[in-house]
Amino acid sequence: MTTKLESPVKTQMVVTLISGLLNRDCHESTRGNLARRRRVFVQTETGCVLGMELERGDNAHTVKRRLQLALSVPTDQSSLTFGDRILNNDLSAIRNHSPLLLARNAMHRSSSTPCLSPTGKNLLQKDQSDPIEILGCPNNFARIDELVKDIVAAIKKGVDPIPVHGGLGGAYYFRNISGESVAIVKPTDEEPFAPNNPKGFVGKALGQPGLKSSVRVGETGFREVAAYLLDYDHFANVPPTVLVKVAHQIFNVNCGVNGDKIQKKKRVSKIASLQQFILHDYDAGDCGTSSFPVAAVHRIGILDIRIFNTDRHAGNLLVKKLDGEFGQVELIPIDHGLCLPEHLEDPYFEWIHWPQASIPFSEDELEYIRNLDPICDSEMLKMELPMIREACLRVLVLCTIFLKEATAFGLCLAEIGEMMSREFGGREEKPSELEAVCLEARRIIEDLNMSNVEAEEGNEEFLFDIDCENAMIVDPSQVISSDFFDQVSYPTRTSIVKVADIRPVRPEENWYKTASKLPTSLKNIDVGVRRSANDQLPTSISFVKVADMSEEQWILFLEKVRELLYPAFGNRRRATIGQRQRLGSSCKF
Ligand SMILES: Nc1ncnc2c1ncn2[C@@H]1O[C@H](COP(=O)(O)OP(=O)(O)OP(=O)(O)O)[C@@H](O)[C@H]1O
Repeated sequence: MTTKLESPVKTQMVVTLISGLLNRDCHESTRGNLARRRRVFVQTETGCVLGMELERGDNAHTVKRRLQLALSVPTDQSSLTFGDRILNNDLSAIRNHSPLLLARNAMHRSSSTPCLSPTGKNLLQKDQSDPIEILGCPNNFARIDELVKDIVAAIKKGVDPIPVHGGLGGAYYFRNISGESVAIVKPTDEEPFAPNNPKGFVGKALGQPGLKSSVRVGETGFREVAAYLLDYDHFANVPPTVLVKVAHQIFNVNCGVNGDKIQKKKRVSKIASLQQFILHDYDAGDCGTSSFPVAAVHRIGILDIRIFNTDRHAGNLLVKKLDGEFGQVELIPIDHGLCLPEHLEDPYFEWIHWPQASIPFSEDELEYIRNLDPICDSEMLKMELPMIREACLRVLVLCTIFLKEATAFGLCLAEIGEMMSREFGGREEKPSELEAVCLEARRIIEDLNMSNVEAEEGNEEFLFDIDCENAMIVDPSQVISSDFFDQVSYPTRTSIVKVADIRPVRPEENWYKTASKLPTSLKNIDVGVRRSANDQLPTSISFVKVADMSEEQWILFLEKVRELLYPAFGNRRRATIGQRQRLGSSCKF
């Protein structure tokens, strides 16, 4: 295995980091020149996208005024947002090719108010820019840059994309000049429940909680890219993926928020994920799993744990038969739009009961895991995808630490997956073993009188507030009673974890304290939103918030989690041994 530092992606990150620093210096000295060159893509809640050049001296107000003229939308009651940030004035932090969202302010919105919707005539037809522009630095995606050029050449010759019929969201196969599918494009405003979903799943504006309460509508695209970027050395085989602004008449535009009428087709611009199309024979739901290589299952599982994948169902694993090797197959993981949730959820790991997941990790795999550095990963994602929310980064850091500690303890993939999955007892959803550890860690912090969970309550600017009128929020004080941890009845938990039993932290492993490098822009975030009355699909409870802690609390929290993990690992190991004994000696791997 290539070590992390030798990895091409890693090397690229280092280069990006250095050039980022250089650019920052450069930015200080020639702030005006750089500012003049920036191009941003503003998306309205209904999905309409407008590319615009930021001019010297532009601020949020001047940009909004220009948007009002261009889109004929009332922008005085709206906010310009970029990930977690509301852009009130200064735009100097906005990088070239950033996607911004123009959304109605929470206080001016109720479920009956229509979304911001452009009324400017022929606006969409006026966009004469390139059919596809990569968001972010195209040099970082040299491989996909060629692919984009092939697609653009094909579009110019009239080779149209083909809509994908499966799935809940809008997706399109884009082709090369020979008519072969080379990429799958998924517009962010055609996701399930997004305003322009072509399959009838509509009703929400961009930025509202979506199919999962922990993933907002319109935010699956950058998660697809994040999974690819985190897949160092192409370890798990995630196909190359980028975020693009793409214009074509094939895309769907619904009339009105209910999505009942479709406009006559015309060229529209969208923000979308673009992923290389991989020729395959079927997906993991269409065949037996016994031919799946142990290493492929392990590698995909390792990625799923790191990114807390809530959607690894069989359809999201493509299977390709390998030539000349009887029965041998390659696995290709796709569809990572529901990873990196803003709070812990119930993950979905199709592989959890496959025999391969119970086989111990190989030395190569363990080394890959040892080389993972969650702080580096989150810095890299912030650099490449500056719109990513801090809550997602915290979930990444927490899960990577969990993976590293669990494998150091000697747990296998199935055991790790089980510790992250929730038990369903009757109609009740119970926290997973990982969540129970996190809840206990938060209780300890509160006991230490360091918690400030309700700080800065009521900031109206946070977008989730939009839907909170009828939302059920799990109050941590209700679930984290002093004896909660002891009372949670897990079939697999055989002894009570006490803080006094905690193994001391190994001094050489204090690297995670560099978590203090994480930024402190974590205000106003309440990620514990439960389903609102009009949700169309059941959503799961949020037991553990990660984004409402101050930086100091977050570091202490990670420290406590890490300490509490070891007794929990012991319990899990005893449970596994108990299960194997019950199954008998015929069930060996
Ligand atoms: N990289 C790829 N290469 C080849 N085919 C792909 C690729 N990505 C997706 N597909 C195909 O497109 C279909 C839809 O893709 P995907 O599952 O990502 O979309 P979705 O709308 O998010 O689906 P779902 O609602 O099932 O989650 C897949 O079932 C698969 O057949």
